[in-house]
Amino acid sequence: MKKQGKLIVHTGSMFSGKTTSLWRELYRMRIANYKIAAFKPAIDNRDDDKKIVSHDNLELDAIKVENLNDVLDYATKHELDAIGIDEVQFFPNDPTEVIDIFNELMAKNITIVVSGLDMDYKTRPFEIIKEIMPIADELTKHHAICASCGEDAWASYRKSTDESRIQIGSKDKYEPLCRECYNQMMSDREKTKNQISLELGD
Ligand SMILES: Nc1ncnc2c1ncn2[C@@H]1O[C@H](COP(=O)(O)OP(=O)(O)O)[C@@H](O)[C@H]1O
Ligand SMILES: Cc1cn([C@H]2C[C@H](O)[C@@H](COP(=O)(O)O)O2)c(=O)[nH]c1=O
Ligand SMILES: [Zn+2]
Repeated sequence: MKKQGKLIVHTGSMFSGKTTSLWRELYRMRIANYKIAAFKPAIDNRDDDKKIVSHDNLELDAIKVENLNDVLDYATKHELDAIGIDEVQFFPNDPTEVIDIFNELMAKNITIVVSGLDMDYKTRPFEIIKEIMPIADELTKHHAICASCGEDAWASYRKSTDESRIQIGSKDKYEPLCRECYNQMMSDREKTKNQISLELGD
């Protein structure tokens, strides 16, 4: 008998092991002879277009798609048993539409393994993750190691002052920090900004 579809969500900061977990789940499903495919958003140009690559260089063949409707169409057409979706926070779909798409996939007995950031560099929640968490069958919040003190990390600190929400990158642009180190960095940054404004007479 075919297994029921379910939703498995891996979330947390950058470097916390979300993609590694996605890789591991799909690897096991492949051994179990599931018909699978993995997807990544078109906007993600960090690595090879046809692969999802973890920070540890684990690789998964992947299909680049513009939005989650393309994932639904592909999975239906190819009668897949399970799909993996990386960087789900980048898909432009309305968060409520994502629920409908995921429910439709699960109604077709397709298991969905999702990896995505919980918060942006300003610690504002990513809407898609916020929306899908309650309907998940399995939900894991992962933690990297704080790059400053070694505690469990909580946030993805952006090293530059770029204010755009989407800024693709890795260690060149971000580091994981615990709550205390993150808040300290942000307050130091604010003080420096105010000091410069004072000196310039703004
Ligand atoms: N500060 C850090 N804390 C934990 N892992 C780190 C850190 N910096 C680099 N890494 C590496 O990142 C890997 C996790 O990568 P990945 O699964 O791609 O994470 P994510 O998808 O959450 O960004 C770890 O196994 C580790 O080798
Ligand atoms: C915090 C934050 C991150 N990003 C980008 C940076 C990376 O390209 C991805 C996250 O990748 P990972 O597999 O979780 O390490 O997201 C962004 O665009 N905006 C942000 O605020
Ligand atoms: Zn810390």
